[in-house]
Formats: sequence, structure tokens, C-alpha cells
Amino acid sequence: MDAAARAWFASRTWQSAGWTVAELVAAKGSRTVSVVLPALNEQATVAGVIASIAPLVPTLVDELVVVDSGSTDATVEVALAAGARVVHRTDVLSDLEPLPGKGEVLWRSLAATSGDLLVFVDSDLVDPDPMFVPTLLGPLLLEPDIQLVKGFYRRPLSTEDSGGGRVTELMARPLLSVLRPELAGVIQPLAGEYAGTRRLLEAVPFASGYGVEIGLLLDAHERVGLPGLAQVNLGVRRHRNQPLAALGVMARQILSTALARCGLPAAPGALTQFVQVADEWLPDTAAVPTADRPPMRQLRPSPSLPRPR
Ligand SMILES: O=c1ccn([C@@H]2O[C@H](COP(=O)(O)OP(=O)(O)O)[C@@H](O)[C@H]2O)c(=O)[nH]1
Ligand SMILES: O=C(O)[C@@H](COP(=O)(O)O)O[C@H]1O[C@H](CO)[C@@H](O)[C@H](O)[C@H]1O
Repeated sequence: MDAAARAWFASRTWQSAGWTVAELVAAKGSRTVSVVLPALNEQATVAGVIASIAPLVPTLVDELVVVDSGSTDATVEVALAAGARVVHRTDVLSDLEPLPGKGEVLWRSLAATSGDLLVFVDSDLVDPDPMFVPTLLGPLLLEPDIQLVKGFYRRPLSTEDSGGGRVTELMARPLLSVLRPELAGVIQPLAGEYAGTRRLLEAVPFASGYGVEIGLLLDAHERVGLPGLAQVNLGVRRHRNQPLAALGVMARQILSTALARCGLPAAPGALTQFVQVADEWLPDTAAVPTADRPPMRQLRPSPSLPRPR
């Protein structure tokens, strides 16, 4: 790591949370917190993720919202039964045709929620620790300069104790070490569990697909610098792991977003992969959406405007 990354790692990495939920509630004051779970066909896991967060409502967490990304399974019914508010991605900004992707629903969640602080948690987590949200909120509530907090964790892969975070280890981390060495100290740059201030999150674009995390990290670094970033140890994170080919498409989105944020040209979103059919290998080319959504503040300039509930 370069000197700046090393200094940041030493000063902005919490290897353990030195705070309690009660201390955070006291520190919160009049600030409000929205927890957002993006969900696409997560009927098997969304209730467990909600259950790990629901006890924090309404003290530390003011609203717990599942933003449905066009699920075709029973995600919505399961999430409602588990006690979350469920917003379909077209319930807000309904004049805008939805783009496919995780970033789209995270972007729309800004219009569906009202918290001064937002926490994003994936809905495909398996047995998430109930301390994920309080640990992510700690630096935001206790350190006035911090505006984005990334989680880090040990990432099991299927039956192995580690090996998860394949796109992180094989693409995102090497890419950051080349393009933004200052961010080389970020342990999980693609972590799907992170928290930020609305002030920051409404000021930056959102990549509509899987590039959303790398895009937000690069834009946050650009806007608030290393002092505005922090990372917290969340322990272990198990989730539904996608097959390698799907991660290839994800990596293509992340690469496009990262290059664009760093001012480098990238060919329009398309990826050719190869499949074996009998004794032949055939190309399988798919368009890879890489569009950005503009800063929410451009659409909703006045924070005093009533936010749709
Ligand atoms: O178009 C999408 C793709 C993903 N997700 C959600 O975003 C989170 C992370 O996506 P995924 O699990 O596919 O990514 P991975 O964790 O495998 O990298 C999960 O809660 C998904 O349900 C979503 O809301 N819309
Ligand atoms: O970190 C990674 O390499 C990928 C894939 O993780 P696994 O190899 O399936 O554990 O998972 C993350 O990347 C996505 C893109 O940023 C995020 O949206 C996911 O929340 C996160 O799980």
C-alpha cells in the first residue's frame, strides 16, 4: 500500500466495534436512519435478513425497506410477512422506465426513503449477524467527517471457509491498485453492506447495474477524500454465490464503471463468453447494461420537498 492508503487503513479501519446499540441511539439525536434491502428473487433469504435487523426498529433504525427489483418469486409476500415495508422499483420515480440492475433499485431507494443516513444490506445473506447494521452506523454517528462506511468480513465460498469475493480478489482489488492506489487499503471494495450519508449519496451518480459499489466508492473518494471513508469488521458474510459465468458479466459492469469514473474509455457494454456444446465451443455474446443514473439531487433539488413514504 502507498503511504496514504497505509495511513488511512491505520486511522479509519475498525477491527471491532467499540460501541453499543444504546450508545448509538444516544449519539443519533435527531438524525434518522433508513435500512434498504435490494431484492431480486430472494424469497429464500429475505425474511432472515429482515429478522436480523427488525429488532433495531424504531430505536436505531427508523425505517426498514425492501426495494423489489422486479422479482418473479414470492420475495414481496415473504418480505411483507416478515414485517418490512416493500417498495417496488416502479413505485417511485414512476415516470422513469426502470433500468435492469441492483444499482437502479439502490438509486430509487433514495426517493423511497427519508433517512439522513442510509444502510444497504443485500437480501441474499445467509444467517447475517444482527450487529451488521449497528457496526456500519458507528463511524457515521460517532465521527462527523465520515460519509461512507464499507463493511469487511471473511467470505466463505460454498463449503470452504474462504474464497468468496471472487470479483473483488481477481478484478476489483487489482484494478484499484492500478487506477486508485489510495484505495488499496479498502478490504472489501465491492461489499454489498455499507452505509452513507444522504448528503453524499444524493450528490453522486449510481451505476444502474453491479458497478454501483465500485462507482460509489470512487465517487465518494473523489468528493470527500480518504478522511470521509471508513471500514468496519462485520465478521463473516455468507451469501448465495453466483456461478462464475454470471460473475463475468458482473465484472464487465464493474470494469466499465470503474474506467468511466477514472476518465478512461471503455467499449460499450457487451461481453462474449463461450459455452461447450457437444465437442464444440460456441460464443455467447450478451449486452451488458452499464448506464448510470444521475445524482438524485439533480432530480429532487430541495431536500425540504416531501419525500414519498
Ligand atoms: O438486478 C438486481 C440484481 C441484484 N439485486 C440484489 O442485489 C443484491 C446483490 O446481488 P447478488 O446477490 O446478485 O450479487 P452477489 O452478492 O452475488 O455479488 C441481492 O440482494 C440481490 O437480490 C437486485 O436487487 N437487482
Ligand atoms: O465481491 C465479489 O466478488 C462479488 C461476488 O462474491 P462471491 O465470489 O460470490 O462471494 O460480490 C459482491 O459484488 C457485487 C458487485 O459490487 C455486490 O453488489 C455484492 O453485494 C457483493 O456480494
